[in-house]
Amino acid sequence: MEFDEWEPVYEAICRDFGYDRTGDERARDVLASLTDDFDLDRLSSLRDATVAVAGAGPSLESASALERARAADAVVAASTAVDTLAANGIDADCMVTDLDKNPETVRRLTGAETTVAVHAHGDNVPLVRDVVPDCAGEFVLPTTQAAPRGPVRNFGGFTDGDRAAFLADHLGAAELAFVGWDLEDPAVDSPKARKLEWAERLLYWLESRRDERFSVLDGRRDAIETSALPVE
Ligand SMILES: Nc1ncnc2c1ncn2[C@@H]1O[C@H](COP(=O)(O)OP(=O)(O)OP(=O)(O)O)[C@@H](O)[C@H]1O
Ligand SMILES: Nc1nc2c(c(=O)[nH]1)N=C(CO)CN2
Ligand SMILES: [Mg+2]
Repeated sequence: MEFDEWEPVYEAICRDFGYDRTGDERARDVLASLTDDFDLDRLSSLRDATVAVAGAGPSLESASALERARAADAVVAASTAVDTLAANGIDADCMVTDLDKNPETVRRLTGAETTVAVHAHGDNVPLVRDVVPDCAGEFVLPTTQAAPRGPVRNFGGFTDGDRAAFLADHLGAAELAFVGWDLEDPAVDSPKARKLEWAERLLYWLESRRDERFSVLDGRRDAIETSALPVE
């Protein structure tokens, strides 16, 4: 996705959460100073593939979710979803994270030649400075929600999970299979619930752009607030 298309949605997210764009831009520039261009051919396993997009909801531990992840051609996993999958013998092709939960996993995976898409934003600069220099650089795919600059890319998306879906889309996935998504999880606090609402909206947008039906949205489409989205 080009930034021009993403920018109005990003502005709506900033308004909703009170984020300062300059904070995201400063974070992007810190990440740019610590990283090099990432070769997207490293993620060629996603091209034309059925890609499981793993969220970190509690349902990821269920037998049916693990079975669907195992059956996919490739797996992109958000944040701690990568640990749950690994504990069940499933290696993700790519982890997507803003470093807020399991930075040790990020260090370990890049060291083991697995790609990690590391996202910088206005509220995680100390983590970026702390973790990224410890990683194997060729396996860090640096991302931002602000305008891309230097090696730092913007494929669209906001939370770790929906960014994983936008990344898979950018890389040419034929089909997205969502596992571990619990959009109405009663266990999450209110700021997290608001982030999940945005994740849901963004998946709705991606679904309409791809002309595909995402099972994670079944039964929910009518309730999604779409006024900030460029959809019909
Ligand atoms: N019930 C759920 N709880 C947590 N994450 C979920 C859930 N359902 C889906 N997800 C997806 O899995 C991802 C897990 O990532 P993580 O918990 O690190 O959140 P995050 O995007 O960094 O936001 P936060 O600032 O709340 O930590 C979320 O970004 C979200 O897209
Ligand atoms: N500025 C800012 N940006 C974000 C934040 C956040 O807490 N602050 N959380 C996110 C969830 O992955 C994604 N983007
Ligand atoms: Mg996170």
